[in-house]
Amino acid sequence: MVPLGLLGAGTEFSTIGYERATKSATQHATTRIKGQIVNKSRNLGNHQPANAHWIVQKFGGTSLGKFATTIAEDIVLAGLEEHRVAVVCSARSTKTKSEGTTNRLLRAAVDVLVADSRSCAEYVEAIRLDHVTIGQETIKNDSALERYIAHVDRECNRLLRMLESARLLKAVTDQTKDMIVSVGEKLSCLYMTTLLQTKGANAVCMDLSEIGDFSSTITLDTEFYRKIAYLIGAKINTLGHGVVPVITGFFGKIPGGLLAKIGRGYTDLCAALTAVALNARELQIWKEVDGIFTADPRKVPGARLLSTVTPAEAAELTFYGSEVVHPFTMEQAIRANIPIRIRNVVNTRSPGTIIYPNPSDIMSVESSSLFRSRSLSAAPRYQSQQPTAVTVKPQITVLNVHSKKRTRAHGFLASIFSILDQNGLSVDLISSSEVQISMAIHSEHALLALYGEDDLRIQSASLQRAISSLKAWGDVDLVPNLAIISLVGRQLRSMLGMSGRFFSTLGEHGINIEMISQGASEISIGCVIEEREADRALNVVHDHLFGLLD
Ligand SMILES: Nc1ncnc2c1ncn2[C@@H]1O[C@H](COP(=O)(O)OP(=O)(O)O)[C@@H](O)[C@H]1O
Ligand SMILES: N[C@@H](CC(=O)OP(=O)(O)O)C(=O)O
Repeated sequence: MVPLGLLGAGTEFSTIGYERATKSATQHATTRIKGQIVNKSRNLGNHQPANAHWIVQKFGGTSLGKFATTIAEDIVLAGLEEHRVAVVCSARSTKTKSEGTTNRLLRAAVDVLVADSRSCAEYVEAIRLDHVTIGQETIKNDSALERYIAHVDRECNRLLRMLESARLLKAVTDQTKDMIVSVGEKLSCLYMTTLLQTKGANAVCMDLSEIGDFSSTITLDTEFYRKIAYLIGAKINTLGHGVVPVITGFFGKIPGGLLAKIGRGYTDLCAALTAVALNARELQIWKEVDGIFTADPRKVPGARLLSTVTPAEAAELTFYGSEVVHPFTMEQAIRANIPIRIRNVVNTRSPGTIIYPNPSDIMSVESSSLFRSRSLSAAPRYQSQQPTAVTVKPQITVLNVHSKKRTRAHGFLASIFSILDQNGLSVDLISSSEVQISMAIHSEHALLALYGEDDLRIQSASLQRAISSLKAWGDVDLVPNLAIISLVGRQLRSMLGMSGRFFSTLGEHGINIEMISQGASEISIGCVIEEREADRALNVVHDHLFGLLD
């Protein structure tokens, strides 16, 4: 039996597999699924001119979980009418990301060391069932479905063996965790490839989990990313004309591990590297919102869609809570001058938001000058007198260290940061005085989301270790259940009085400011407030600083 274009499905992604696959997919489209959604009037890529431009379409886990058929028909097949299309998939989520395949895989990777192997097997079975069920519901071709299910079973058995080995070795390294997580994107791509094939596209599944050997690489610098993009391009170039690569958003093996070094949301970065590799006309990141809004549209009913934002604004928004695009994505696209467009899978007619490449965003980071002008007259003046967006990052804990000495001992700050670094804690906002330092830490990694007797979150081992080391430098206390609210906008620097209005709006509405940090970023102002006030704060700031000036 010939595999349906599942390039190397199972374990090897060989050229032979691809050639057979391509032939099979074409046969399939023309003979087996007559009368199905193979729209004869559609150009599914085979008749495109050789110089047709590429577009890269990236789909997140929840979109694939809920709207796979729409994605296949209305987005990928529609895209093929004018362009060559490369599809990049994240792991499927059923309803929310927390119920998604990646989270299940991560829970299995943790449980393998603490629980009996049964609970891991249950996670794997839930993942298997989810992929089999969606296949049974949407793949309307019996033999394609049969082969797809066989592939899913094989991948899940391999996953079980990986988990079993980790249990025996009593160790889950960053690389092991990566191998476990990579299964999510493989399954997702196997499914999308089969679905696209049954709808007439000549789709081929492409696994990037072992795209290169980077054992000699130390830093993830420009050269490293250039190499990955080159390898992705070389792999896609082996495909024939009219073939649609369906690419795993997981790519490896990254030194230090993809999850550890890039973090969740790595699929956006993979899509950007694919766009660079193909010199794509556009990188499309498909979501379940029309694009980037002035505030989270699910929390602020009056939020407005932004037609464009700069890469620096998009990165800042993502870092401070509006998870629109992984922050590393922008740099790759800017370097290759590729626009990123955020679009909506459930409203394909919306033009979305474009993040135009703006080389000055890279240049300002790489500038050799030590001095930046802070004067208003030297700063560019923008017509608009309102920020671009307001965003909230929940699950923040403030860690205060009060120095024991009246004056700071030499090396005080260096020691504090090295202790945090040793314990894998990073700081989102910081404020300091002569004898005290306050640091806002994102609790997702720092604290377990469990509640103790006093309704305080129980500290995780890494935070506990950090606190006991910090005690050598002073008295330490923690303030949990906080959030960071930030204004973002490239114009902020030239808006006289904007910080005053931001803080006074919060104060006038009875929202207490726990900590202020300003000045480090040119394009954002942020402060820490109580988490339970976060949604109200978002709305009052939006009403007062965005609404009135329209
Ligand atoms: N300023 C913003 N503009 C657009 N979406 C935002 C903003 N801030 C937060 N969000 C949230 O980001 C999410 C992005 O869309 P979604 O498709 O859910 O993401 P993903 O692809 O990661 O699953 C939405 O849930 C939306 O509510
Ligand atoms: N599946 C991975 C990678 C990813 O990029 O996800 P998403 O595109 O759904 O944000 C994760 O959940 O982190």
